[in-house]
Amino acid sequence: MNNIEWQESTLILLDQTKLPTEISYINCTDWRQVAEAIKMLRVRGAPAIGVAAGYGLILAAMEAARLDAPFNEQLVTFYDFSENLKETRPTAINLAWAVERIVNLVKAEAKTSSDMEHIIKIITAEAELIHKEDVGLNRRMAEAGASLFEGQRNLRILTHCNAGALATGGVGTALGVIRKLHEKSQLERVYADETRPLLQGARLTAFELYEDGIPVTLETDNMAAYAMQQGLIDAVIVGADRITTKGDVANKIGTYGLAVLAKFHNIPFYVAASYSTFDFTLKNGSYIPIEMRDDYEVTSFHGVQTAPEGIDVLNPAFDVTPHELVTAIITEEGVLTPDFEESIGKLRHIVHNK
Ligand SMILES: CSC[C@H]1O[C@H](OP(=O)(O)O)[C@H](O)[C@@H]1O
Repeated sequence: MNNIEWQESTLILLDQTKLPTEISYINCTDWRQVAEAIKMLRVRGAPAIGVAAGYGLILAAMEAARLDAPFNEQLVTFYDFSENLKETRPTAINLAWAVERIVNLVKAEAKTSSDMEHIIKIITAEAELIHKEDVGLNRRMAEAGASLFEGQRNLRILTHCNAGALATGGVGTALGVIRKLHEKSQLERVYADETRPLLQGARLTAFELYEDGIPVTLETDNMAAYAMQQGLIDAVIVGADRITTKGDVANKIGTYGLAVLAKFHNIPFYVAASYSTFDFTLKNGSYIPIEMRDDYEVTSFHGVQTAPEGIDVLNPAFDVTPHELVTAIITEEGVLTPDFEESIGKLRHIVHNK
């Protein structure tokens, strides 16, 4: 099932808010539709929103090119549109990474070209490259992650939220590793946290794994401690939305609690993420912007009220797990282990010298 597809001048997105009961698509012909889809989590997952934003920039450039204005004014309009796209969700760095990667390319190209049609071609090629790249990053990450479990069988893995094909351009980050372990007959079962309030685990991860015939047990988030205490979990593998240079990890709300539980139960806690999820400019995770979302997401689900009208609500979409609670970070370049400043520094060197 394709979650993201670029077809001529239309971005086709699988509407993830309708899963698992309805498979429906949105045909985006305007960048504002892409911005709304990212904001409303119709397309979601750090890598996937970066990929979607890349294609959204093509639509933004097409609109700017239709303006009856000089090239430079068209460019300024495009840059404004790109800032709007970038601001839709603040925590996942992949969104800003993809937008800035393409905008910087446009700025460089605009030094020698004043042809918006040429600029649109450049943006299209880069957006398609970002998408294609993510497929390969996922594949390599899956191999690297599976190497952590060499010789182990009957593995029971707990995961949180959805870090699968629906969250990326490929097979997933955390779920990419899980799929590889299943492929190598090393996996017994996945325990998927439902992941309140938007239930990405129940609606998306359980859906992906069930569809793939991978044994999956759905649990509510408050059952993770019980599962660990009962000896049901061998390892935790989650995705990430932003990782700092010292290895602090922003991920879906509830991840930090899982990391504390894993530490207490002496269970390895792994994070799977590609280089595009690292914020090489930020050391301390306490500076990662945490997206605060609307109250109704906590007080209702699909329009059914589940809490008193007007109740005060706390709804951060992410939390930050300090690096001290992270056993290792699985990347396409291999598994990073502490000292993370050193190992992430090596990743940065590899990435910036490619
Ligand atoms: C491939 S990791 C994706 C990452 O993004 C998710 O957040 P959201 O569903 O709000 O986009 C979650 O934090 C996942 O771990």
